[in-house]
Amino acid sequence: MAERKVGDICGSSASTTSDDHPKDTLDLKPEDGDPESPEAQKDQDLKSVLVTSVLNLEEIDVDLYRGTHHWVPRTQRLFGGQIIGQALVAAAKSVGDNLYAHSLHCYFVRAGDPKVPVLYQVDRIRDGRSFTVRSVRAIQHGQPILICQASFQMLQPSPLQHQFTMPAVPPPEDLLTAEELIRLYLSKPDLAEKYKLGLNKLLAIEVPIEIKPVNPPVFYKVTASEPKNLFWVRARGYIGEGNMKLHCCVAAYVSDFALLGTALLPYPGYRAQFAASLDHAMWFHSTFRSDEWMLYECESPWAGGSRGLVQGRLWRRDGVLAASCSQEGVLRVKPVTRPSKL
Ligand SMILES: CCCC(=O)SCCNC(=O)CCNC(=O)[C@H](O)C(C)(C)COP(=O)(O)OP(=O)(O)OC[C@H]1O[C@@H](n2cnc3c(N)ncnc32)[C@H](O)[C@@H]1OP(=O)(O)O
Repeated sequence: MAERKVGDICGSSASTTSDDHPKDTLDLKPEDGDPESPEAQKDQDLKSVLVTSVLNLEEIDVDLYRGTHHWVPRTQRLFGGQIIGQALVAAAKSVGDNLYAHSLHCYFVRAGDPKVPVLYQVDRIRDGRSFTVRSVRAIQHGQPILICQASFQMLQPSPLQHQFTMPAVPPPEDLLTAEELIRLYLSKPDLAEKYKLGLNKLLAIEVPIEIKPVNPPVFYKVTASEPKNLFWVRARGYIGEGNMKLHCCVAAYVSDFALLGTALLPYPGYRAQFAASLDHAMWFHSTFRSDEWMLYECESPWAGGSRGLVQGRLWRRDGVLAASCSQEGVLRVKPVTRPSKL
């Protein structure tokens, strides 16, 4: 099969070598296939969460859907990535199979309430010849918590194609997952009790994403660093090929995870008292598999006025730029008080 050209927008087959464009339906059921195959055995318990639960909306009426929650941050505000991913699923449901998500822009206008489901109301703004635009309001208690616009395009290859170069980093096989790092820290005999509680709480969180930090933090010896971060990410569980809209929705979910924290890296003397994403924009550049390791390159070019701007680039392992995102978040901090040495 011919290698796919870089620059195919998000939507055709999720494999990186394919010369056909399978019908891209948004059927969120796990791919049919051999349930006993090694791939399909991966994280069976979490496959149902991302593919058949978090991003599998219930249709209430035409252009009206309902989403449920799985993992909720300790802030007890709904995770922004979940609301973005579900909004993109809702938008994509009214878009033809020959159209592929290429961008979305969202504002988070109220905190999501984990005690009630989210309704997604889709407005069919325009169906153009090449581009189709949808507007989605995520609603709880009768009020919008997120407003999102998403745009879809027909495949329209072009001779104009370029991208930055992917950073040179160790492959994921040479790195530890966040959970393995926490267990390593917990294994230290001199670890203070107060740290053990926090680390065990982190271990107990069932985040449907696997993460391998490229530069793991030196535990509790936080030092100032540039506002840049790199980690390998992938959805837990098997999603399979041929469902590019779903991979875009999963990437939208993943893209909001640990992104805003990049802006805090130069300030180890402060901790966030209140941090929340204000907006989120994302662009899909090429086909990719969100259930395979991708490098997430994060940086924060600016912070000020109790806000931080962060940007991310998701790279395929073969060096192709899969997606880019930008986000501004509110960051209200207070000095970290350390026990005095006296
Ligand atoms: C890194 C996490 C990534 C995420 O997933 S966050 C989830 C997605 N994003 C969101 O949920 C944000 C949704 N949007 C909103 O909640 C509101 O638009 C937003 C950003 C709070 C602004 O609303 P406003 O009414 O203007 O808010 P506000 O300025 O009155 O502040 C509301 C909350 O901030 C807190 N706050 C205000 N001044 C503060 C200060 N000096 N130090 C610390 N905290 C402070 C205030 O307590 C309030 O918090 P809370 O809502 O009561 O929990």
